[in-house]
Amino acid sequence: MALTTGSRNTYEEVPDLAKKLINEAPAETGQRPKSKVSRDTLVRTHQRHLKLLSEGSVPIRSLILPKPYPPARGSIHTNSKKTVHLGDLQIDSRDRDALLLLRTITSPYVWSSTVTVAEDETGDVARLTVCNLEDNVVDPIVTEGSIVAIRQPCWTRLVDGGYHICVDHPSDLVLLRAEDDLIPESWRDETDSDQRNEATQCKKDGDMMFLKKRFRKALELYTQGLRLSNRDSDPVSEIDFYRKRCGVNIVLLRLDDAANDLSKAIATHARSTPNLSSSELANASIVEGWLHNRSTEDPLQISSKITRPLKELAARIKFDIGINQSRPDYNLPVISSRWISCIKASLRKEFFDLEDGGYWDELGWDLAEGEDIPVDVFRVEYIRRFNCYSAPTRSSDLLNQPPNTNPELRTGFWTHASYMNHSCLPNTIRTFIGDIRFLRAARDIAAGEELTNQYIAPDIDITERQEKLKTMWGFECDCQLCILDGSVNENMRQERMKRFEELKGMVMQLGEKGPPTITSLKKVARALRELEALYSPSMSDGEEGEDRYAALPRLGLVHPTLFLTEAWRSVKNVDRTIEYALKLLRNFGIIVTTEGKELKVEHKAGLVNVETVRALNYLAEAYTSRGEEQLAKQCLEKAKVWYIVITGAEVGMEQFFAGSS
Ligand SMILES: C[S@@+](CC[C@H](N)C(=O)[O-])C[C@H]1O[C@@H](n2cnc3c(N)ncnc32)[C@H](O)[C@@H]1O
Repeated sequence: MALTTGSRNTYEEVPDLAKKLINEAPAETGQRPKSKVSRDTLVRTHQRHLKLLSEGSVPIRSLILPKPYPPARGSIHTNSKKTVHLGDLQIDSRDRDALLLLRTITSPYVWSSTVTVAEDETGDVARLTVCNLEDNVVDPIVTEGSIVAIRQPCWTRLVDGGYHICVDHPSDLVLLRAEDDLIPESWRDETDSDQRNEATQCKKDGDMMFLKKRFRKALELYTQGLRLSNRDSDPVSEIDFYRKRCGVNIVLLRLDDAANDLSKAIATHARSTPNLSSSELANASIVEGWLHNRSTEDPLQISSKITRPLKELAARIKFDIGINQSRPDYNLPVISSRWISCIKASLRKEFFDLEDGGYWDELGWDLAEGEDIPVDVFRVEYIRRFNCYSAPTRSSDLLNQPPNTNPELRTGFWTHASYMNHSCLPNTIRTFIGDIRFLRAARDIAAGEELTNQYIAPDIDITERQEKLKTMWGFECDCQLCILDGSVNENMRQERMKRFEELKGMVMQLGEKGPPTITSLKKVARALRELEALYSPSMSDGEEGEDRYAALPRLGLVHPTLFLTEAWRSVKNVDRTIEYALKLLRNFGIIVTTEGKELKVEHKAGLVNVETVRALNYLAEAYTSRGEEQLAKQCLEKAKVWYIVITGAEVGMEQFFAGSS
């Protein structure tokens, strides 16, 4: 029942290689690196990598992912109490209070992370790797000559030898501005000489950078210009810089920063305009609050009282914030018109409330009143692993292609749905149309019953099934089926798997030989009966005569039954097709019987899926050719209901069932 090879289910990607490497690492924690690489060698190697990258090769040595640790908290100016140098650092040993100041001496290359070479104040050098920075080559954040403050620094090992300073949490790296008090005296002169002293020059250079799509550099120049305009008390220039910076922040999808800049531009404009200076527009936080609320009303009369460029930016920000809302309005053109990669503050809480496998409880801290939730990359990764869903673009694609193949999968978060627990026998089914997720009842659900979902299709073998759930989500399933499969004695479990594998081999061999012969089908049917016997009441450790699988799926029987149903259908044996389609449904835990012209479907804990819809469709077809129209009609009606359950909508239903009615 697992996905066929070729389609990637990101739910099944377990990033445990890193764990393995950590465990294999020599016990060096707390020591200093034994060897030191010279400045020349480091720079030369870096330049060679830059050249190789520009030629399209990938020369980069791989990182070893570290043991998870949370980001440093608070401001570097108040919380980082100890300035350290490269020579003070140890391997894999982090001091929360330590701060390392480095100046980069090369341009970076940006691959899966940003890599550069940097020196400390004493002239010691190191390879510096910054992960998760959303950096890019055209507009790098850490350019040559940047001065950065690194929190909780330490040496970490590279896969093929050597050490580097690796920053995992972007917030553990702070790009220092030229005037920052933390910058050492010896670096200050050079930094100051690089200063532009005219706001107009900053504007010109910033605009130039903007045109070259070097947005971060433009941001830096506009910030510098803003400082100069503040110093010169020039409100017109100030408004201009806030407006320009707001524009760049929109491009960089930093909507909160954009809203902050625009509210300051509007407030500065209002304060310097006589009839607005005492209005609410002169209060930046009121304007900012209005930009963030999702109402289209305009109580501040922005549309009539401020200049056109500011008005347009306001409309743009309100629109962008509006479509990034937590409660979707299913406005597809709007949703698809833009892709927002940032986690907006209001969504952040919702995101970080999700299950993280106990990571934050173990390593995090209680947030102080008003303290922002830190973006901890390890926690984000745990949340991704425990809450992400792999989804086909449209669930109906599952039915629109040959049986037993799967469409390409993509991955996403649906935060509310993430609160659902798994059951191998779920009472709901999730389906997708694009990024809209539907949840439909797979059977009658009693009031108060917990809604469950199937995270992955259950493996036939209970041991493998539980192992997968344990490794990927950290729990053991205790659904009815897992309890039953798990209670069967070990010899029987192994015997079932052995027979299943033999049968599978037989079926695969047959498949390779072209259309099956009746003799070969009878042989498979015989082998299936033997496997079926292993699920009989006497073999399932039930009370005397009790059929413990009566209303439950018998997963080991599903594949061969499906094969025989389709094979009998292909040789146009109507009676056998009916027999095996009914068996297939039964092996999914759905008991379908007939009483005269009446079709009875008993379904308490069975699995509704693509194959059960197909089985009903085959039944309808077979009953039609036997002239049993009433039964065919009832099969088709049920199949149509389940079609909607497993695809989310009626779209494509008519085509799918065309020819069966
Ligand atoms: C997507 S979350 C589900 C919601 C989660 N229970 C919560 O309260 O936020 C996945 C996590 O829920 C827990 N979980 C899901 N299904 C479970 C089940 N059948 N039995 C026990 N724990 C389960 C596991 O800890 C798993 O990693």
